[in-house]
Amino acid sequence: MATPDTIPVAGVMNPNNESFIMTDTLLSSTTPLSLKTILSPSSVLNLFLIWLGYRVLLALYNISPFHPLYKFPGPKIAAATFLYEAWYDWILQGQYTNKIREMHGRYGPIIRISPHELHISTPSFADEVYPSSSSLRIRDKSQHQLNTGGAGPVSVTGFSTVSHELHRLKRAPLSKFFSRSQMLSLESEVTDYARRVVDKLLRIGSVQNVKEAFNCFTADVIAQYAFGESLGFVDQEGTWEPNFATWTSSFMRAAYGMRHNALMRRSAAALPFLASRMNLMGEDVKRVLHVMEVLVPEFIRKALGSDEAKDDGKGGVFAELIRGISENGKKKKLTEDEMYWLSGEGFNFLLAGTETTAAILTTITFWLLAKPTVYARLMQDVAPLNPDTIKWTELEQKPYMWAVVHEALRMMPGVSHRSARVARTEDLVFRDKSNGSNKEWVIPRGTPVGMTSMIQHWDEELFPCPDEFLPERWLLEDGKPDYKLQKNLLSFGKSGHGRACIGESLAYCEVYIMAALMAFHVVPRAKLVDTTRANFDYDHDMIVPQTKFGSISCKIAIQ
Ligand code: HEM
Repeated sequence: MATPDTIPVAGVMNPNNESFIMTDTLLSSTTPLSLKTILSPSSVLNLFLIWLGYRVLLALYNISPFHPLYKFPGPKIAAATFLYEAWYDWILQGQYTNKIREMHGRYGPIIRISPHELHISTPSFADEVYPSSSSLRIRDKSQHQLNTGGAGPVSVTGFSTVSHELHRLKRAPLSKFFSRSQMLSLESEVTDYARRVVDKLLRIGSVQNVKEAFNCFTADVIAQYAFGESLGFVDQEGTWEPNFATWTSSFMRAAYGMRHNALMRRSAAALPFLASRMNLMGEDVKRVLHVMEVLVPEFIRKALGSDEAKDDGKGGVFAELIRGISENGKKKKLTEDEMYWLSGEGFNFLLAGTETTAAILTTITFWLLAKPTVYARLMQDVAPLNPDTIKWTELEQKPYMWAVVHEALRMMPGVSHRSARVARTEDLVFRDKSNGSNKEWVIPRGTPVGMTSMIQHWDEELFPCPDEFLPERWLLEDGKPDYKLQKNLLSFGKSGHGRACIGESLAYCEVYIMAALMAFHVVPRAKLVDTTRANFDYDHDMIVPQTKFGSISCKIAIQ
């Protein structure tokens, strides 16, 4: 209890005006550790100096020979402090990939990009950084990288899990729903949505941004498949906006701030409260929070509750998943934690499966319109197919179609920034063979090592004239697809790696079907409006590739 000597809140009633006033007497009569003492300018300054001293000592240690990564090349400032990475990632907004590319030019194929992380630009080393899941080699993610995911249910998904083993446990029950055979059975539904999008594009006619149309398509397909209910974006009359991607762009913009600023991460946890009770957030953030905190959990609860929804086989992934989990032959009651995790996974499907696939489709549409020779060759390739009955499996057998899709995946990978892995149980050995050297580097176990699609896909030895959209580069002399070259793509992560994209087959199915329908029905009647390659040229990262104008966009007018 507070005694007169230790009154924690310094205030008394003023007998004249009955207001609550602070008194110096009370403030000064407290113990030596009163709030006033702690918050006095000199104490604050002292605390700050102690913190600064600690930071300076840490920076000195980071660049000293005592640090395990001391010998690796790179600018000392990047090795000394995370502020360097934060400056390019956060303050200059997604510019660290460009800086890393420049650093490779100066220091070689292996560089230290932060106090704890290395980056490699030699494509063949991707097999070491991201080994196939069948090799059973352990790869964790690094928490620093995952901090971009911020707070809320998304932060407990498999994607956002550091540990290799825990990730496998979280991914296993979901991955069977995204196998190629499963996607083949979903194909008719994908085609149905794609046809509705094409019909609507032709119906609207006037100038439209096809990226928004594709965002509606991909969000509705994944929602329908995952939850048994679409989000209704394609059915919006006469418009493609708003859609899920427009809502999430403010979230994406905050990603690097979250990575580098603990305060921002803490505040993100309070977002639902600020949005719903205090009305402090913009409409987009409110909507996306509504999807994450209300809509997706409702879908999951519905899947839990209603047996009818599940038995017709159309209840979606979560209904199936929950039906599959039983205890002693009875439906298992999910715990709050399990519900929270599944809500995160559901939201993540929308987040990961919308903008990425839409960006590939937008890129294909643009180049088909910008390069009539590419379009003519594609049409030659698919001419034997009947546009009314096209099939994904037929389309991917067409070499030029295959080449167009892979060239678009090269230039517009799903995630443009680095993705590091931590080999917890083994040292990795990197051999630098550049410029006639044959130097061996032993990377200590536990070190995050990253590679970047946007750097690998612009490797001039693998992809000469990388700025050009050249589907031909994907074909061998006999005109067949170059599957060996395909292994160098990091668009879905490294193929076969346990943490690569779970939705790869769904994405391929959507891309082949929609691209073919666009080529048959829309491209011949469309022309580009206010759209040039500058609307596609990579400038910086916001998780996904960004141009100097922001997101990629492609406006077309249809006659
Ligand atoms: C062309 C379209 C797509 C591209 C280029 C793409 C790309 C990627 C990449 C690069 C990763 C790995 C990120 C990392 O290294 O941490 C990833 C992970 C993931 N993607 Fe995709 N993605 C696409 C479509 C989809 C779709 C349609 C879904 C829908 C289910 C999806 C769901 C996921 C999930 C859940 C993960 C996390 C996997 C895990 O950590 O186990 N993606 N994606």
